[in-house]
Amino acid sequence: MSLICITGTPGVGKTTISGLLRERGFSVVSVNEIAEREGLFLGRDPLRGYLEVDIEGLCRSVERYLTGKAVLEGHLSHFCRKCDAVIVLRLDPEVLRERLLMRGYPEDKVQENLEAEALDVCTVEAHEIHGERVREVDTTGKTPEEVADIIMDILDGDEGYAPGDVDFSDWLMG
Ligand SMILES: Nc1ncnc2c1ncn2[C@@H]1O[C@H](COP(=O)(O)OP(=O)(O)OP(=O)(O)O)[C@@H](O)[C@H]1O
Repeated sequence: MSLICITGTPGVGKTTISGLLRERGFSVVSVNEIAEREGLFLGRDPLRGYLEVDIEGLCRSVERYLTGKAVLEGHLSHFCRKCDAVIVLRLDPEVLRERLLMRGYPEDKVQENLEAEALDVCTVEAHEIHGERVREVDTTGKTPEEVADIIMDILDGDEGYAPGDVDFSDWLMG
């Protein structure tokens, strides 16, 4: 199995893009799907209230869900050490704000996610674990098909899209 982990802040398009990769022959599963099926939760986060996923346990069971060219998607997928490549999807925080508000997220949760996006949190976390295997794709203004094409190019050997090229830090000043 060759495992591509697709990560990024909630709302950037991981599920949408992974769906297109499934149509292009990848076997795809989400972190949440495995966690729910296997009951891989460590308990509730005391401050935020969400169920914390046992990502190490999840990573151990990933082969049971995936074969061949495989995609593990979810905003925690980059914590799995088995990723052969990590794609971090990025999105301009102002566009992300609209998407998260459309989902009905409360203002504080929206703000927290926008700050995480502007501060490159997923990229930094992924890079600490996977180094050169991490690539970043700015999806702003691109259709899902265009983003899927870029991922295919990266997997075919395109050496661009190094982490650090995407910079939304201006948003923090606004
Ligand atoms: N490139 C794109 N251009 C325009 N809209 C997009 C794009 N990618 C995703 N969307 C839209 O953005 C919304 C969020 O996408 P999606 O659910 O795939 O994000 P996600 O990163 O998987 O979120 P979560 O982590 O919460 O599961 C959806 O309504 C989707 O249709």
